[in-house]
Amino acid sequence: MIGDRDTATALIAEARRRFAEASLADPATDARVLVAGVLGLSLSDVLMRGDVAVSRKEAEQVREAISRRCKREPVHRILGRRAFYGLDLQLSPATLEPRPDTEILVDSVLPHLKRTIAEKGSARLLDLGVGTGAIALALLKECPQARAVGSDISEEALSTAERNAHINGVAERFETVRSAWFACIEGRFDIIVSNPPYIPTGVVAELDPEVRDYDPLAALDGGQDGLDAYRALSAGAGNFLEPGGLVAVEIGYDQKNSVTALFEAAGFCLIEARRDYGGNDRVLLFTTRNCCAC
Ligand SMILES: C[S@@+](CC[C@H](N)C(=O)[O-])C[C@H]1O[C@@H](n2cnc3c(N)ncnc32)[C@H](O)[C@@H]1O
Repeated sequence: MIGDRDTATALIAEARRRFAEASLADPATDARVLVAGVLGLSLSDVLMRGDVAVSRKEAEQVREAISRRCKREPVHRILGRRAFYGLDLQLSPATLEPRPDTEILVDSVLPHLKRTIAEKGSARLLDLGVGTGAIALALLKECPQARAVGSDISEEALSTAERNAHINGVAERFETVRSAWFACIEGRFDIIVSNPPYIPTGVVAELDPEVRDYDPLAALDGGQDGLDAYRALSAGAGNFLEPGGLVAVEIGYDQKNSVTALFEAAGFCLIEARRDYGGNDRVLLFTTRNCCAC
């Protein structure tokens, strides 16, 4: 505090202390990101100008945000947005907060998308369970010759994805369709991507409160064994792929063998498997069997 005025640096110290008392896993990072976010400062602003006084109203807003985080609301839910693959994405109660691990799916698909564009001049992408639009919009941003359909069972998620497409300057190449997996999808695509719900129903209640209480259940619950969505995706994908097309899915840490078996039974073969930053299996890429060397 300067006199009776608060500063960003003092508020960060206060947040860090309260988060440590609340036994949060990473009090220092949460404090920096939350306070800077509420004050509209970058992290370098905080370093350079952290001792500048903030208004009473701003300090009140920061303290309200600190109290919400102490009740386990995630930092980016409180801020209402988060960065993903260089995009600025708004969140809504109907959308999963995109995870850094999902950027690995984008990284894995990108060379294939670029190759398709080099061969055909353009590419069509389908993102099933689009949520905020994270995967489809990141790929559209990287590849100006690509177009994408994003589908979801949730109308509210689709509105959020559309808003994010506008914010990130790719709206004219992005359309949405409300659909239970492939039920209302039309046409064929060069690449189908999906990060579907994959947590077994019985495990959802054991998740951290940040996930269980704030990510929508429809984005988490993958049915009794966590594999319901992969059954639908593997059964339907062949009818919506161009010859030689690609399916890329995010998976749970222990689902590589079971998801691969489902896709192989549907005529696909695994061409790539990627691990996440924690060393767990996280992304699988499949193509139709007659288009690869297995
Ligand atoms: C794990 S979230 C992924 C969101 C986003 N793609 C991402 O990676 O951040 C799964 C998404 O699938 C959607 N979903 C769940 N069941 C669905 C269904 N039967 N058909 C289509 N989408 C579904 C959820 O609403 C949610 O947006």
